Amino acid sequence: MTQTATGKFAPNMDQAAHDAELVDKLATENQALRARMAYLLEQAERNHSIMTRHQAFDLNIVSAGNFPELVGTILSVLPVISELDAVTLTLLDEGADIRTVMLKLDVVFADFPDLIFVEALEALGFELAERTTTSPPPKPLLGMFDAQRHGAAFPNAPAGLQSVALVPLLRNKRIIGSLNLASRDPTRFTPSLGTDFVEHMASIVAICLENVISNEMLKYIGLTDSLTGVYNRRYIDRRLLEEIARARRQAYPISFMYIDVDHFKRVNDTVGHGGGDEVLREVATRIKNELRTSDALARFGGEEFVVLLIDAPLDSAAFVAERIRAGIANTMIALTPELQVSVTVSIGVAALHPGEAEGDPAAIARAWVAAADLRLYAAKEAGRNRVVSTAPAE
Ligand SMILES: Nc1nc2c(ncn2[C@@H]2O[C@H](COP(=O)(O)OP(=O)(O)OP(=O)(O)O)[C@@H](O)[C@H]2O)c(=O)[nH]1
Repeated sequence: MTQTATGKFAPNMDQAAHDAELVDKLATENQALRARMAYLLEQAERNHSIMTRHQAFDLNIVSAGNFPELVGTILSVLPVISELDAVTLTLLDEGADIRTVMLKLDVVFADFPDLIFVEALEALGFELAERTTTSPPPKPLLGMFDAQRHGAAFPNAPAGLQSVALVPLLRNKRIIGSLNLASRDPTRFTPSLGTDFVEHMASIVAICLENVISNEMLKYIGLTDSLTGVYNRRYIDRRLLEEIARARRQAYPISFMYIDVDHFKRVNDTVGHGGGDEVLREVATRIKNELRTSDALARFGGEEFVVLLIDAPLDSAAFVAERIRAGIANTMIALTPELQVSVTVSIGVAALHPGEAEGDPAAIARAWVAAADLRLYAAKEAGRNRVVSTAPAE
């Protein structure tokens, strides 16, 4: 403001312009701050929503009861909640133990095309050169997607992947696999990006995987015979009841075989207990060769095996039994190139046809198994190395 001739103060035009400019500037700044605030709010809301979804995911995988449930959740839920275009899981499985056990527990790997197994640590692609026991664990690998380098981690990669993160799955500094994330957004995973979030996610996935795999291994050990790898009596006892109920519902026949190695005491006496064990393993393999995947083979202890045949009437089961008998009797078992033993088996077969499975399943199972046992006894009595599929009085 400046003083006029009348002594009054009038606004100085320069000052007015300056003030107007300041107001404009402040208004623009204000607008920018509001926009920034709205953006930050939106980001905070988005992060909160991602965090909530991830917490739900964590709870989901922590409560997964078995291997298929866990892997299924990781592979189907993670891409959605993390807005990723591909998620795969690679597991280190030296000696194929995990695969063997899971197959035994009826896991269908075809259901999980994005579950990959590798036999060696190097196949995971992390920087492992010159590692010692005190080396820090490898860091996640983030960067541009390269079909040649990352093809193994993304066997079914959708078109247009641009960036990837291969995150090691670690348990007590041991690498058990890798969680592989990919996006069509080239800025999603860049080498300069912080990795805390993906590492945290991978650590939860790793704990869950280790727990579930250990549980499945225990389940497997509890249901299988350690000498031959076939099922044990506990498994068959449970399965018999399930199959009796299913056969009744679906009205199909099921059959049961009792298989006993003849004069096995003599085999042990001739080739020693270790040789006898080897014979039992080979007998189990030959029986298995004659069965369908839906059938179940178990060792009942000693030199006794049983087979549960699904959807098999008596005559078909007797036919399979005859093939098993011949497969064992006709080819000697080579324990070493110099030592071969001739082994035979006796088999009793009994069937349960639709209409015969009424009543208490446990009582039916007992009577059915006893019928097969009686026929086995008849086969032994009749001279061994034979199949009996009818009761002596029938
Ligand atoms: N090597 C080995 N032998 C076993 C095992 N379990 C039981 N046996 C032996 O299997 C033999 C079974 O003998 P027996 O029940 O008398 O029957 P068998 O000599 O097969 O005679 P039949 O059944 O009448 O033909 C015994 O010598 C047991 O010691 C095992 O896990 N490994």
